[in-house]
Amino acid sequence: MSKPHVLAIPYPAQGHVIPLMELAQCLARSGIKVTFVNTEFNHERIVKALSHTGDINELIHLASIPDGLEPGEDRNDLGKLTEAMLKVMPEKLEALIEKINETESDKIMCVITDYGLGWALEVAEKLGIKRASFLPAAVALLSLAINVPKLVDDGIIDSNGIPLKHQVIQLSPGMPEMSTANFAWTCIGDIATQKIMFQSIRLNNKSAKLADRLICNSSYELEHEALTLVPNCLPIGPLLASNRLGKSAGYFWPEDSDCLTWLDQQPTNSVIYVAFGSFTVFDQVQFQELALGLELTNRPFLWVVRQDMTQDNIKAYPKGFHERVKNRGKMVSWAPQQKILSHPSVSCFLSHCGWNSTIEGISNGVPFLCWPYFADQFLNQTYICDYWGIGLGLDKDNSGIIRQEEIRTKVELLLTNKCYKTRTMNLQSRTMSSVTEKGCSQKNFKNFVNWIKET
Ligand SMILES: O=c1ccn([C@@H]2O[C@H](COP(=O)(O)OP(=O)(O)O[C@H]3O[C@H](CO)[C@@H](O)[C@H](O)[C@H]3O)[C@@H](O)[C@H]2O)c(=O)[nH]1
Repeated sequence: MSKPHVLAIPYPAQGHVIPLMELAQCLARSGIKVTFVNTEFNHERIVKALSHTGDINELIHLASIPDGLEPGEDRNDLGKLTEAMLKVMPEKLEALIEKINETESDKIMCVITDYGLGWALEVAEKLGIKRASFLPAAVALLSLAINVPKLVDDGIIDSNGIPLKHQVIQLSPGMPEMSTANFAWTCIGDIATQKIMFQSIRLNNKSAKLADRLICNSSYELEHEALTLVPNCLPIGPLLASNRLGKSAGYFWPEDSDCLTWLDQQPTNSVIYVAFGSFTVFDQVQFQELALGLELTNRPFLWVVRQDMTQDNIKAYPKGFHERVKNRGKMVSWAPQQKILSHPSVSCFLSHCGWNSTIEGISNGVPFLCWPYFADQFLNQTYICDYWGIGLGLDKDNSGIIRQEEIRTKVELLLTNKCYKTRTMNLQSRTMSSVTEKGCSQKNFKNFVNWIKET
């Protein structure tokens, strides 16, 4: 008998592709064949980056469809990308599934889609295929999104998602506080983009009703309250390559693995790991201030400076910086982050608080310095600093810049006050218990696999 065949489709962003690819690898290990559909643009990048690390898995087939944008158009303009995708991708996905399903024995029997691509659930429903939605972000974010109609009714936001006044809300007494100024959709781009993203959230909430299963990359240990508010959302996380002793895949950039050798040479618990995910962009003043701040800490640091991380892609390091830090600072363009965070030399994580970085840090017991950039990252910072107490935020000065002295002060505070490390390690051990044989996430995953295999 042929293996069950599912199609998985991520939102075309790095922080969405990696965890869905991790899920695909777990499914493949459970004997399920996966056709993994990226946009053509990302497919090319992933295949190029993969040529450095080898194949993924014989049960994972990489496919692609266009995203509706022309070559050279700005794919970091999320409003534009979201609109283009909605116009073009549903039809292309339908055609791809129909083509695969022309075969007698290898038909797609389940579609797993990113929560942010609700239209893929509509395509699957139209074709009579069972369907699951995958949330790669915090469940707290989902519970906020689901509460949008109530937020409008209560006069907290208008029908375009714009907050009517500045205030702090709590969705239930045990939930983290949320500032209206930091709602995910109010922290993305200009007003036009914010409106598009907000409407997209409403559309996705509607399509989510078509999902037979809703799974997420979280755990009861991390988000008990939020999961109580969304009881149909089943956590299967943290999804990490180390859980299955395998390699992660789906990277847009080739990784620089030399930095692991460099880490081997650093003292235990000494290195500040600095990485801001795949979207964050710095202006020159902030970029320089960060460099000087790292220098000022007088500690070893490993800093991921993506090719496209500064405006105009010009990285103007402070004069003499490389020379002064050459014995204790390393800059790389893309790092094997999961491996780095598990390295004993790493002491703390200066992070933009993307959800993947958040759970990767926790899973390795690494405390945080939080430097959120956009979207859900402010909410994740609240979890880290105020809810779990495993990190500190960095404050901006009056001109909106995080200064070098602030970086030094917070690094010192985080590393000398041992309670941050202790709390992170406690949360680590609780969180990792969920993916042990008897853990809740593991049970949910097994049930999910059984559900896929049911005909
Ligand atoms: O040098 C690097 C830097 C990052 N990563 C990996 O890239 C992923 C980054 O994901 P995340 O930390 O979530 O950041 P973003 O790429 O910014 O992710 C987007 O998607 C997330 C999930 O929805 C959101 O929480 C973020 O706000 C959004 O920006 C993680 O798995 C990292 O391990 C590397 O492997 N090497």
